Formats: sequence, structure tokens, C-alpha cells
Amino acid sequence: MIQLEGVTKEYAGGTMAVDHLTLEAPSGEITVLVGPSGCGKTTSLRMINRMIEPTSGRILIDGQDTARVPAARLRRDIGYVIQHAGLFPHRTVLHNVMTVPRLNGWGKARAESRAHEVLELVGLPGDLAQRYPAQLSGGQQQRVGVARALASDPSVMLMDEPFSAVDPIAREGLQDDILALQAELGTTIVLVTHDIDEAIKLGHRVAVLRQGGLLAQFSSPADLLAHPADDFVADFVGKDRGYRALSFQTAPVPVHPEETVAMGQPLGAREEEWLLAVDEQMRPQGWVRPAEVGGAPVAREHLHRAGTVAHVDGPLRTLLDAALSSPSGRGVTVREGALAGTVRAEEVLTAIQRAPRPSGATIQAAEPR
Ligand SMILES: Nc1ncnc2c1ncn2[C@@H]1O[C@H](COP(=O)(O)OP(=O)(O)OP(=O)(O)O)[C@@H](O)[C@H]1O
Repeated sequence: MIQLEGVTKEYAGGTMAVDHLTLEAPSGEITVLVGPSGCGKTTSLRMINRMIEPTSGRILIDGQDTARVPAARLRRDIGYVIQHAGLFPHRTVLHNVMTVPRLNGWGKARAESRAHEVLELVGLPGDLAQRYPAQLSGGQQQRVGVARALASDPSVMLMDEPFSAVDPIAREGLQDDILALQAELGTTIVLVTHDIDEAIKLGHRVAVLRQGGLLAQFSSPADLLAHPADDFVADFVGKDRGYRALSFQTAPVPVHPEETVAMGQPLGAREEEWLLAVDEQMRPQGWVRPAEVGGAPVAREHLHRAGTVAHVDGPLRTLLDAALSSPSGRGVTVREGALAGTVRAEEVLTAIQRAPRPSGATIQAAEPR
């Protein structure tokens, strides 16, 4: 666990970057620091590995006061990932990743085999290991940055805007992979972002900071959406809060059997306006309109793919979205990839109305000082 106890940073010149910040980042969880530009997120993060020394207050990692650990040693035990990856441009991917294990005194062979292991862990093909950073895409560079931070198997990882320099699609993939990696490895992560959606997606807990380095709210993402502590947090969390909160709610929703047609199967004369096409493994492929297909076998060009597909036990948001986006009005749900049945928007709404609201238990609200 990482504990910040009344941590303050006042820069020379009098800027109060962080003001009596107290919070706990539990072991094995992702704690996100989020807030507008200049609210002290990076300063807070860098005080954890002593790249910046606090003016006052204490930071403890697993009960040990970091001020008593030599800064260089502390930093070697803490993975650190930054925007644009911060890779050494004149070293190959492999040598970039080997850096910290080598600094920790590992032999070359051991460091190299560990580097290959973590590169695979972050989903990079082995043939990239001999390239230089400039020969990689932005998303690949970020993956190397994560691999480098993981190489010495740190129990704590600090990530400063790790995905903000990559395009939205690569970013989503990186976010999903970090969630999976964190769940697998149990690393304690503190992550800084200015993007509230990223904070809500990645954080087990989210600390919202405001100008002057003050903690505005420290909550689970669900509570942040359902119970913003004040107008600042409500504005920052943004629009569609009610809808987005459904990402964290599950409830039983009636699932109806859905008649299907197999790809390649001739349709013949059919009454239905829409039919769901599936492959041999019963995986949904898209909706077809028999009137458009005529009697022909169902082919790719007949598919309408507008509808999203939800996991049958997934959050209410994905179930509602599946129903609302489906051209037939019947939301497709799957279990292990195969069709489970379809859901109706009005029945999802009934489930939403019956589901209990998030409790509103803010972990820690702003304290009047
Ligand atoms: N070395 C420094 N000397 C003086 N002031 C600084 C220094 N570094 C940061 N600051 C100031 O401290 C405040 C907090 O900066 P910090 O970089 O921690 O904010 P941030 O929330 O990470 O911002 P951003 O999202 O823009 O990166 C800002 O007002 C900034 O100008």
C-alpha cells in the first residue's frame, strides 16, 4: 500500500502544487489521479518515487517511509512509465527493456531472457526486439515503455499520462491490456491522467484533484459518477453521468430466444423483417433483411452490422446499448462468444429502475482545512 500523509509541495517562487494531500493507494489496485492541467498530478506522482521531494508530509510504501530509502534504490524498485514512453533512442527495444534489470545487477543473459518475457507479456512480437524506438508506432513504443517498467518485476508502478500520445484506437487497446496485465500480476499502480473517461475505465479508485493541488474527491468510479462531491467534480466528471454509471451496474434482464439463419443458407420466402445471421459456432455475424436477400444464400454483403453485442451477464450499459443500436430493436447477447439470446430496451430500463443505486460511499471527501 502507498500512503500519502499530508503531502505538500510548494515550489520555489511560491506555487502551491500539492496541498496537504492525504490518500491511500491499496496494494494490487489501480489508483488514478485525475484533474485539470496544473492541479498537481505529476508532482504528486513524482513525489512517490522521490523524483520530487515533498516540502512536508510523509509518503509510505508498505509502511516504510520513502524519505529513509536512498532515492536511487527506491526508483529501481518502482516501475515508471511516461507519455511518449521516454525510451532511449539509441538503444534497441531489447536493450531499453534490459536497462533496469542490468542496473539492479542482473547478468546479461538473465536480463535478456527477462526482457523477451516482458515484451511478450505486453503483446509485442519478438522480431521488434532488435529495432530502435523510432522504428516503432507510438502504441508500440508505449508497450515497450510498459515492458521496461515491468522488467524488474516491481510491486509498484507509476504511470504518467501513459496513453495520451497515442491515437484513440491504440489507446483503447493499451488500456484493455493494462487492465488485463494488472489483474494478472497484481501490481499496485498509480496512474495520472487528465482524461476522466480513462480514469473511470482504469481506476479501482479515482482521486480528483483541483487547482492548487487540493483533493476534491476520492471515490470508486461508480460513486464518482453517482455522487460527485461538489459542482467542480460534477462538471469535471461531465455529461451523461447517469448513463455512464450503468457501466458499473449489473441486474438480471430477460433474455429471449432468437431465431437465426446460418451464413450461406438460402433464406427462401420469410415473413420476418429482420433475422440474425450466425456462423457454424453460433457466433452472431449481423442482421439480415429477408426482403433484401430474396431467396439467395445469406452472404457478407447482406449483413447489417450496426448493432453492438453485449455479454449476457455484462453491465446494464452494454445491454441497453445492444438493444438501442440493433436495427431490429432486439439487442444481441453472447456467452463465450456464442449467441445467448436477445434483450429489449424497455426490459433493460425496467431492470435499471429496479437495480439498487450505488451507495455513495466516498472513500475520502475533501476535508475542510
Ligand atoms: N519545477 C517547477 N517549478 C515551479 N513550479 C512548478 C514546477 N513544476 C510544476 N510547477 C507548477 O506546479 C503546478 C502543478 O504542476 P504539475 O505538473 O504537477 O500539474 P499537472 O496536474 O500534472 O499538470 P498537467 O496535466 O498540465 O501535466 C503547476 O502550477 C505548475 O506550473
